Amino acid sequence: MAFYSDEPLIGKHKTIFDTTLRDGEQTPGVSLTNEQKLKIARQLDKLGVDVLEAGFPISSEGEKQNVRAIASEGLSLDVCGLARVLQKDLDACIDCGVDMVHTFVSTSDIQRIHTIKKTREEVVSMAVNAVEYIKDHGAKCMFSAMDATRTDLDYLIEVFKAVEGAGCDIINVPDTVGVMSPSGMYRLISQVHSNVNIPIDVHCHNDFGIAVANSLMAVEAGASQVQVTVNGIGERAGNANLAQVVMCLQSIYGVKTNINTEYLLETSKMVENFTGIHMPPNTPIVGDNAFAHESGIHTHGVLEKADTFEPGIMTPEMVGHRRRIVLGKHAGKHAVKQSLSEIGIQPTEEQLDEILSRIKTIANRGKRICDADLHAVASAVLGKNLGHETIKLKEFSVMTSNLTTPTAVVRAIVGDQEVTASNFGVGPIDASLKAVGSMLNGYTRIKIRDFRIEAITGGSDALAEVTIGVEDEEGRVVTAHSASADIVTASVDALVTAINLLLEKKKLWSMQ
Ligand SMILES: CC(=O)SCCNC(=O)CCNC(=O)[C@H](O)C(C)(C)COP(=O)(O)OP(=O)(O)OC[C@H]1O[C@@H](n2cnc3c(N)ncnc32)[C@H](O)[C@@H]1OP(=O)(O)O
Ligand SMILES: CC(C)C(=O)C(=O)O
Ligand SMILES: [Mg+2]
Repeated sequence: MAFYSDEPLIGKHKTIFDTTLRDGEQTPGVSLTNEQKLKIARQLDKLGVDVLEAGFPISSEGEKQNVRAIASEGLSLDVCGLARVLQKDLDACIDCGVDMVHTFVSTSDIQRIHTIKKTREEVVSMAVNAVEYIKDHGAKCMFSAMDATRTDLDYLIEVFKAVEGAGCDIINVPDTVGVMSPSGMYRLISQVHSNVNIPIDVHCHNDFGIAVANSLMAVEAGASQVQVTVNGIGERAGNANLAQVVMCLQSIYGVKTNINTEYLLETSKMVENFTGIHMPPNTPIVGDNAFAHESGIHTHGVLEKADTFEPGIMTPEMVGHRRRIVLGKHAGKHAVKQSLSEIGIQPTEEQLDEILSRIKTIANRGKRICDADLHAVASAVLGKNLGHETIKLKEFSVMTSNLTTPTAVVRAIVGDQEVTASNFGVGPIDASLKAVGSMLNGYTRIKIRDFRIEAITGGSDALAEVTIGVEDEEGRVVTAHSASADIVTASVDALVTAINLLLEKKKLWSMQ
């Protein structure tokens, strides 16, 4: 395989230090429950990260209990706890039974003078004492010179040499306020590398959007470990993004890591769900559009050979994603033909041109084209109803008030049987969609992948359009939408349409 980087890094091994549960959780407004933290820790272990920073035990009793719980999970990765260079912080980490204590102190003048109010000499001595204390207690030790990138270089090297002398296992160079340039980072790490003989780790913040670039330059200059967070969450604009750092290292540089990249998307989704911080569709690697194509020229190329308009050195399968062909304003006939063949339709050239033209007309009104739209357009152009309705909705009702749990009942013909199902939820839409899902026993298991409500008109009587995506057990997604002045009706209609189409597609997929 060809790598688009300088030869010296090919085949080298680098380790990944994940701080989603510590710096990631410092994202303003984010707070993870102990159960969520444990789930993320297990997921990161499955993903293959080398070190997991589980938290900052001194910060609260709950945090301490959680770090202790993660440390006693028996995970393959090393569990690390964060501590200031204060004995109570170090003890809190050691009490949790972590494998590694990560201790830090400010070394830049601006932080030293205005926050901890210590002299340079006092900082060196506090750092050395902390490292010795950690080593005396039998844990691995990482030392961070906080705000390293704004620290006087000679003094920074003096601090690092002092902690190395005290038995520190690995030093971390944090770009705490994200001000470093990539070339500046290369020079800084080169200097540290030529003065210190223990491994170097980097921790880059994303204030200017270059945390990943800075991390990669640090690796080029000799860093052996990178600190990252899932989805790049963290203080202010966040930290270097795990998926991006790992895929750049592996695919562009040919560097080896222990990451099982096929779990990257799954991990990203878990952290999105637990934190409520959702990735924009154009997020590299894990975004919904990371491997999606709408433009006709691109889609034609990709259908012939994916590498024509994708990096090739990184495929959707490598990161647990899926390639998607999206129909819309920019689509061409190859894409439409392919999408129709997936629902068993082989149009003539004339029909194909007409279907494409109608799709563009709809898209030109600013509309997204769902799978259900293609189906409807093709039915109209071919002059026959192509869809088979496995579910024929007869009625639904939903009850909600400030005093009751929203509860819905649906009645439908499913296959050739009349079925009534009920369910409850956090609101009337949730209850209704769950009730529809309950009718499907024995047919398929679906997950709602995407759910959006947009008001088409204004006012409290606005017409609302609901777009919904349903995913089957194999991760295949079908989309539909519906509009109504009643948002529950629009939601149920969209879901039933999407499920009917998914069931049709599944019949065809099983014959292929
Ligand atoms: C760059 C980073 O991400 S560093 C990690 C930042 N993370 C967090 O702060 C999240 C968790 N933090 C907390 O729960 C609290 O801040 C605590 C428990 C750590 C401390 O709480 P408090 O005692 O109430 O102090 P507060 O947070 O207001 O101020 C920080 C104190 O730590 C001191 N401090 C900061 N860094 C260090 C350090 N590395 N070593 C020693 N002392 C330090 C400050 O000088 C200040 O001390 P002071 O109270 O004697 O003036
Ligand atoms: C604790 C340290 C490493 C940190 O998060 C930072 O400097 O940004
Ligand atoms: Mg940080």
